[in-house]
Amino acid sequence: MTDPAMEPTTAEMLPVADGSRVRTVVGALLRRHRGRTAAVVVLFLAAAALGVVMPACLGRIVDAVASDTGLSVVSGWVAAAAVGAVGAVAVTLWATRVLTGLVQDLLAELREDVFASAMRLPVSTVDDGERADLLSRVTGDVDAVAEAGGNVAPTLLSAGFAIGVSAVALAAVDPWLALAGLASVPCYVLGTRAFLRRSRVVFRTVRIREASRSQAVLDAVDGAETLAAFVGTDHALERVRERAAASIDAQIEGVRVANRLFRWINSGELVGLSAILATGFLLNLQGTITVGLVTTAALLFHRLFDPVGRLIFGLDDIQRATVGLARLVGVIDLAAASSSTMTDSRSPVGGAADGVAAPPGIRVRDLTFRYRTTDRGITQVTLDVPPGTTTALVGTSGSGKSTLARVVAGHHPPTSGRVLVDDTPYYLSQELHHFRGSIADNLRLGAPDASRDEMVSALRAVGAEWAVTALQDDPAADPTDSRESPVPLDEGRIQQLAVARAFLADPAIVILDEATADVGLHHRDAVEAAIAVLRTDRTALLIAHRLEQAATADRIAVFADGRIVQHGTHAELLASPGPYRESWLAHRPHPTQHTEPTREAETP
Ligand SMILES: Nc1ncnc2c1ncn2[C@@H]1O[C@H](COP(=O)(O)OP(=O)(O)OP(=O)(O)O)[C@@H](O)[C@H]1O
Repeated sequence: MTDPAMEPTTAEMLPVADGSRVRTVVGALLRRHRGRTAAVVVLFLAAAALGVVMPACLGRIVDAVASDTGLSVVSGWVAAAAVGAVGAVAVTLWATRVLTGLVQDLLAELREDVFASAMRLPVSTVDDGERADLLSRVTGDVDAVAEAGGNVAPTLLSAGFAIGVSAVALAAVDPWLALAGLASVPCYVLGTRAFLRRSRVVFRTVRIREASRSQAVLDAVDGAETLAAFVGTDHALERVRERAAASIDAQIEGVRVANRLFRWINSGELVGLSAILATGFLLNLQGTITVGLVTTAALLFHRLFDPVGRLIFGLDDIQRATVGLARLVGVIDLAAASSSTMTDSRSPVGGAADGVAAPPGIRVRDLTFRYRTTDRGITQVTLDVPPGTTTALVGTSGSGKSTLARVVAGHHPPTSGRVLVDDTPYYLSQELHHFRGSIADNLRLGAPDASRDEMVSALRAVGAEWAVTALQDDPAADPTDSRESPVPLDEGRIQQLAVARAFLADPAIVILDEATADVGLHHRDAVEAAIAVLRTDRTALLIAHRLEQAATADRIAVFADGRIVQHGTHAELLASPGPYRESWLAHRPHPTQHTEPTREAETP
């Protein structure tokens, strides 16, 4: 039944941690909760120990009855068996409760670590194919580990302890009987191996085909009217029939795989129990063991049936969780490695970088960066942006402006060379994004503690008076309220809010990556004015959308083919021959002509 199209395809691109590293991380997580981890171990051990009280008492009862001991002795053993059974249930429930709480906390910490690491990964580490891998890790793998940890761990841990304690108790009753029980092991091993070989693929196929059948049903129901009007419903029904049949096939195969395992397990139980009874019979004939003890041994062995089955069925989940964990730890380690590389290459100005105290602002030295996928980027860029000034980057599309901005912002670690900054740059990208929630929510992303007055002055500063009115009418300036913005937001307003957000964050360095590119002519002036306010008295790199905007900067760097080919003030560049002057003159507006939409970014 294997359908190659449905087999899992894993293009492993990001690193996967090895077993010992995963154990170290899990060990470190557990050490953070030493007390509870110890409590879980003690409680499960106690539950397993209480679990053997009943078989022990039943053996005593058999011996007491066989030797005609009085009723009071038998009643005593019955009472002890009952206490053991009730105690085992109560302590197991208690242990499971403590373990569930512990596992939930561990998972929450792991999830936070993984998300934080994924957010810290430099963009360059995650190219297109890898991005899908990263996404599947922070969703699918986290879910797999959570599922296994939350649901399966308590079952498996109790099964593990029950097996261990029962096996020890069996050996304590009589080592020969314990050895006889081992006759079941080959059946368990062979069955488990056969099961694991097939279970992953089969159960995954079951899930995929069930999802596909549900989708076909939903499509047919949702689109019933359209289907009836245009193509008739036969085709859709045929599709539902086909997918249902495929899903049933997969489920039947799943049941077969499980049944095969049951056959092996049952065979193991039969072989082991028969071996124990036969050995017990012989030992009893020799007079070395009582019937009661053989009964106890048989019951102890019988106690293993359920936990062994649970353990084998849970192995698939454990395997998935282990693989998931290895992939998650891979992301955490990659982020740690990347941030140490970044610290090496992007040092704060004033640090011991070249052994010389550097002035504040932005200093870029011999900076080369290559994208791994295209081998394109920027080459040997050197640039100084003195504090409190703006340098505009201009150049044709693909000349390297955004790449320089992203490396300075810390999104890409340099391939070689250095970026020296005296504060973490605030990166305002050209991508327009309005987050769900009120205007207050959107503004507080950059400054979570901002008061209403601070938000109002940031909005006023960037000329977003419309938002001030909305904010004052909006009780959502209260941080607990996250209703949608009460005013309609167009591209210009969204970008104005983004600039106000930057303003509230009050960074010393701003990087403005074509912040007006997508807002359209209608809103451009408002956004450009907001940006002009934002960069006042700040150190700014401005990827200029138009030469008129670039001309307002203190200095201008002209990019071509990944290099800076001209650098100077607007006046200096106009005075010297070169691409900037050519472009400016080529787009010089005719005296009678309105200035828009000239000198677009394809400059110079
Ligand atoms: N994510 C990426 N992966 C691979 N190559 C890239 C990537 N981004 C840009 N490049 C390449 O790097 C070079 C510089 O591109 P960059 O985006 O920095 O230019 P730009 O001047 O900002 O262009 P634009 O104005 O169109 O944004 C180009 O050759 C481009 O094809």
